[in-house]
Amino acid sequence: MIDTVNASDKDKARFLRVFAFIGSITSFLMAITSYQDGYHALSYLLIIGGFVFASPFVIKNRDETIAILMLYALYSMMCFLIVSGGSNGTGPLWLFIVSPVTFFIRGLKRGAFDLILLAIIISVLFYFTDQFGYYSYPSYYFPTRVMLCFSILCILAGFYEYYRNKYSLQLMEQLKLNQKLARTDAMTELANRRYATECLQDKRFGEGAVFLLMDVDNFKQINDTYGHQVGDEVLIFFADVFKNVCTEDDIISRWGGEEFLIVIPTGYELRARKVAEKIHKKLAAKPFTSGQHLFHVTLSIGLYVRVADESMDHCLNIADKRLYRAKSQGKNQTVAEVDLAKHEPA
Ligand SMILES: Nc1nc2c(ncn2[C@@H]2O[C@H](COP(=O)(O)OP(=O)(O)OP(=O)(O)O)[C@@H](O)[C@H]2O)c(=O)[nH]1
Repeated sequence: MIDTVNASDKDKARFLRVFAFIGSITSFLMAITSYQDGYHALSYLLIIGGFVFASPFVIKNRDETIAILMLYALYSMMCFLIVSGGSNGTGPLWLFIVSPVTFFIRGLKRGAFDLILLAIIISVLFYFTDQFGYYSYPSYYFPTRVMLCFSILCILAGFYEYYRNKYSLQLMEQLKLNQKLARTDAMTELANRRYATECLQDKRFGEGAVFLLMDVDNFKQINDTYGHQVGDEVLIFFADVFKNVCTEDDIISRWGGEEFLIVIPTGYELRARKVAEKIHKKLAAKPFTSGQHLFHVTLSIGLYVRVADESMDHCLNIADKRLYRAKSQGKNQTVAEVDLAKHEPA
């Protein structure tokens, strides 16, 4: 059946492209300015980084791998910026973009692990840069403050990711529940009429799909004799019988009141006829029970096989006429044949 809930992968792919676009443009622009400022090694690294960031626009369907590749390219650039100081000592400032990107790509746990590892590496690099004079920061205050701000930002981004995760999961659950409630008949837990109609738009239910329109026999009498509560239980009993004889591919729905509709996809006409037979047989073999009540229930079925691109209304109309004939011919039976006297289409 159709699922409209899971869109998070699409959102991630969109974010990846935005990140790739900004990353590649920024890297190429910075490469030009670095080259002009005489930082040749930095500019070459930025060009390589720019190409890595641009990769999602060239390589398709490998978003997960590319995202990780881009993240580690970003980390490598950060390490180089720390050691070299970047342009006029501003390189370490780029560290502040790392934590939100990391959590978005890697999630909370793996993101936290990556960031701790990166923080250790960066601290060591700051220390060695200073010791071996690769780049001389104005004072040790600068690296210390950068690391402090970086750590605080990582913690805040971690909290943000934690709550974002928690509430988006709750939202998804709620959305799924709402979707289920909107699609399901609360009593029988079958698809409701609206959802069944929606599913029927699927091309699997085109030419050759089989409509089984069913109506419980003498239901008013059941209600009058045993009460509405037992009547409801009888409807649930029917729903269980249908679930038992159908497959996941079929639409089983409560069409309204004591009427049900099963639609079997194209290519399974023989199985559809057997399904109708099985329903009658099961009902004959297994009585309905509730408390001390025990009695047999039956239903009548109008069966119609969809021809070419006939409208759904047309198919239901003919199935309904056949159901009516099943009722008038004595109930507890399936009518699947053309009524020649009424010039009904085949
Ligand atoms: N308990 C219960 N009864 C319902 C529900 N929906 C419809 N009904 C009852 O179903 C009965 C249908 O009665 P009729 O249309 O006369 O049909 P019938 O008695 O089954 O007669 P035939 O169709 O000719 O076999 C009515 O009494 C409705 O009140 C429901 O959700 N629960």
